[in-house]
Amino acid sequence: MTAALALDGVTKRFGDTTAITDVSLALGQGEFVALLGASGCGKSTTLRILAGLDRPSEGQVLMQGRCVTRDSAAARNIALMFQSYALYPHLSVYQNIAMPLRLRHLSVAGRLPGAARFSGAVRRTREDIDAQVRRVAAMLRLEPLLARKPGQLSGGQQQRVALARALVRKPAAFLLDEPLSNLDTQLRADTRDELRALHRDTGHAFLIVTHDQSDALSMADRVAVMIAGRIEQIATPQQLFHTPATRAVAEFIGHHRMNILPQGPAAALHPAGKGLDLGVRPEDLRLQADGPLQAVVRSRAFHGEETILSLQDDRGTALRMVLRGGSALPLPGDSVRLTAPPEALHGFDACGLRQQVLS
Ligand SMILES: Nc1ncnc2c1ncn2[C@@H]1O[C@H](COP(=O)(O)OP(=O)(O)OP(=O)(O)O)[C@@H](O)[C@H]1O
Repeated sequence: MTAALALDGVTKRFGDTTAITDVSLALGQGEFVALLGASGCGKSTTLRILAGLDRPSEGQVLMQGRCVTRDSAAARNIALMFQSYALYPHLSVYQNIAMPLRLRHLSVAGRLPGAARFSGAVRRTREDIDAQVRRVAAMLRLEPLLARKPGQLSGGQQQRVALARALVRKPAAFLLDEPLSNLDTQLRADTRDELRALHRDTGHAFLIVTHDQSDALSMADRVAVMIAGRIEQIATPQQLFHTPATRAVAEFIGHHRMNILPQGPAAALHPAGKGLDLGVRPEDLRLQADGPLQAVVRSRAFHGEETILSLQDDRGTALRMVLRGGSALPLPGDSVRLTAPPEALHGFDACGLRQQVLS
């Protein structure tokens, strides 16, 4: 199927700085993709090139298979929602949502008060705009707020207005830059659900940019992990977590950073560790009296439903493990033995590429 929007081998340089290198990324029709990476890795640059706000130094931008690399942002009909909502403070919610349609479909004269009295065409256009504003407002539960100014809204409500304003144009694709970053925990969870529902209801292709892996993994059909200007892996959230393609992705994805035992010493855990670095998630390590790995507890931190142990194995490698349940937890200074099921081990070669660990 032809992608709604795609980058093909895109590199972007700003003087001596290469912001992104050879990025290829396809957003399928109706697909929800997250671009995930740490601050400064090149996410916003990628988004700006997709939207047409910046030109690539090399490579192409494609919409429905057609090259739009040189087309302006306006010609692409892509909705872009930035981190700061940038609503017009002096206009009502209704006027904010209507603005993109008024700018596109009404002439300067047609936008003047009273113009509809003199022209049937202007009246019909305004009625059409009104219907579209009300449709989107209903979808985002903004109807009771249409007369308010942005200053009279909560952060979450302002964000819904910004979403409505982006959606009303019926865009070919919908790009959101850190859409949840200004929201508190509860509102963030609600807005994630709302964005998923919105995606389902509109059927648009969505791309969100985020540094928050929970946002990416919980919402997107596929996640593109970007590290230092390159896309390391594009996969479903489950694949990224269970079969990371590189050591860098393995260490990036997951609530607790994956432990990596260097090859050689890793053989204590599994014979494959003779030739591979072995990764094991802190939640997959187990205490076992005759476990193959010996370690000393350095510190212990209680986090409610889980306790995190910081340990050091007998070769000096720092390890972390997550224990759930409160029974007989080891204390700092205790010597413990650890194990991990073979299926929970991730093998990486010297280049950091995933290799199979056979049990
Ligand atoms: N206009 C510019 N001129 C020079 N360097 C730039 C410019 N825009 C971005 N960069 C550099 O390119 C790299 C990627 O920046 P970008 O803003 O795309 O990262 P990001 O992942 O979106 O970061 P953040 O999450 O902090 O917004 C950074 O090193 C940045 O300093």
